[in-house]
Amino acid sequence: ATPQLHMLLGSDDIPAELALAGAPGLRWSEPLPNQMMFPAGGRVRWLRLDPGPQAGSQRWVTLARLPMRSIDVWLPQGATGWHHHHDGFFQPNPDHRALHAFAWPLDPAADGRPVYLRIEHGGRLFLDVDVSSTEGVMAMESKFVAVLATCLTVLAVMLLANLMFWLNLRDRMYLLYVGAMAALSSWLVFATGLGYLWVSGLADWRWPGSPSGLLLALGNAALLGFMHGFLGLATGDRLAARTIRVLATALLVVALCFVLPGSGGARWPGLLASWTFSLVPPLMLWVLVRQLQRRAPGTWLFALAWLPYGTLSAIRTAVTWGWVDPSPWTLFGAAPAIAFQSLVLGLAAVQRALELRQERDLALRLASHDPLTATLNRREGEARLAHMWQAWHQRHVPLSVLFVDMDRFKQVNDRHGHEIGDRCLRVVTEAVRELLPPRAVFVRWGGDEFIVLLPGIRVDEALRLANDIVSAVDVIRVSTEDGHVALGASVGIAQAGEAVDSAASLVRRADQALYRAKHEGGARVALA
Ligand SMILES: Nc1nc2c(ncn2[C@@H]2O[C@H](COP(=O)(O)OP(=O)(O)OP(=O)(O)O)[C@@H](O)[C@H]2O)c(=O)[nH]1
Repeated sequence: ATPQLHMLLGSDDIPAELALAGAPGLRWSEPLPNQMMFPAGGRVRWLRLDPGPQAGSQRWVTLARLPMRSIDVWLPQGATGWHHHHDGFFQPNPDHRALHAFAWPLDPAADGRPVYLRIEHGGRLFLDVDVSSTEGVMAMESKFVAVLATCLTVLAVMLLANLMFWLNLRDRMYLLYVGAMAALSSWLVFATGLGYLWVSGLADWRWPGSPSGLLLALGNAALLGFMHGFLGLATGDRLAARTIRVLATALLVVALCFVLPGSGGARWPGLLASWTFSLVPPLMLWVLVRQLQRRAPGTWLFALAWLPYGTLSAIRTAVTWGWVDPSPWTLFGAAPAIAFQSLVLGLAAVQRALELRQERDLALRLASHDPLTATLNRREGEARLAHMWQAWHQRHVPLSVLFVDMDRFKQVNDRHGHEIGDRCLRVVTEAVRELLPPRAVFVRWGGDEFIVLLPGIRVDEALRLANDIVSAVDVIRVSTEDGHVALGASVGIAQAGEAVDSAASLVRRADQALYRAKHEGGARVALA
């Protein structure tokens, strides 16, 4: 025989003893379906469950764990006794077999006697009462725990990965992601009852002071912050950016209400929270649609990640306002939805981190290199020179400087134009680069002037290299429409030594040597 559920008619509240004694005059409804919806209204319901005859194995009364203010259950013990359990809002009792539901053991010796339930609820309540064997409870429970554990593992892994990104890149976006996922996974732990088992004192926290509501508010505020950064709203869409900031601030105010002393008894904090939570899904959707229309990068990925969780949040809002019937999925679906969101957003954040790193490398390259010749620019050259000078000064690492300057380059420009001039500069730098030893640092000092820094190289080797450069440039012919352009270069060499007192004077000496080389007719090398 299947278990039968009846509801007490005609009275909202009766003393427990009266009901249990089967007081005359109590009217019970016709058998009810085991799954059904109770309307909202903050009422007390009395239910009677006839579990049917006991057969062999241990059986349990189960009740899906859905928000309710309190539940009392009287379990028959033996032929006449009763065992009374009381549970508060999301307050699991360690005696219960299950986390996803309340489960109370039925005494085989009380065969045939009914179970009485007293349920107090504020909002609409989806009731799912049943009788199950120990194996049935355990099978349901292990499935539930496996799903929850998998989801929490995914969240933990993505959280750690993004923490690493934040430590590496110091972009606030990653910290917001970490905060959002930490708050939402903690919320899951509380919303499924686990948290109250671990932190027993929190069970006494009542709405609006519920840790679960606080975590949900903080998690959503951080998620909005992540959205703001990830979609680049601040620079791309001012209106959306402002909307998201206002909404995130409202959520932080809600979070504050959850912990404000004295807000517990008032009605407004709960209403404020309901209103604010209701605004989150439609406003996020509005921003995503705007961003999709603008083809903002990353929007598709964000939309895909957020959609299951966003849909679930919207359904929960509809449940709050009584538009949709709640079901176990509106609560238990949150874990997979948040894990999915975490996984996709995490991958998106990884991709963004790789892009950022590429952009940073490019920016660093642009900041340190000359765009025309791809040699180091003067700023970077001066920094390298200072470093090498230090090495010479402290450890006597030899250092030679070649000052290379094109001969009569102005004429090339004047005769053939700047474009040909540019081409000549590129051809010359290519030719010089091929001659340089690996340790050499090649810098465009300015205009047609280049510097080659040669650390750890003897002066005779530097001299040989300078002569090679002059010879190599000498044979270069750049073809143009008006024939070939012949080029020439002169080199001045200076070496770090006792007579030189600074890096700047080392370069100055090389420049003076160069001046002599030019003065003697060019296409030659002069040593300082
Ligand atoms: N095409 C081109 N020309 C440049 C660039 N930078 C500087 N110049 C030119 O290089 C020339 C350098 O001229 P000067 O410093 O007078 O030297 P020079 O004509 O080579 O004469 P000497 O050095 O005395 O042999 C100038 O005409 C500049 O306009 C550049 O990036 N591209």
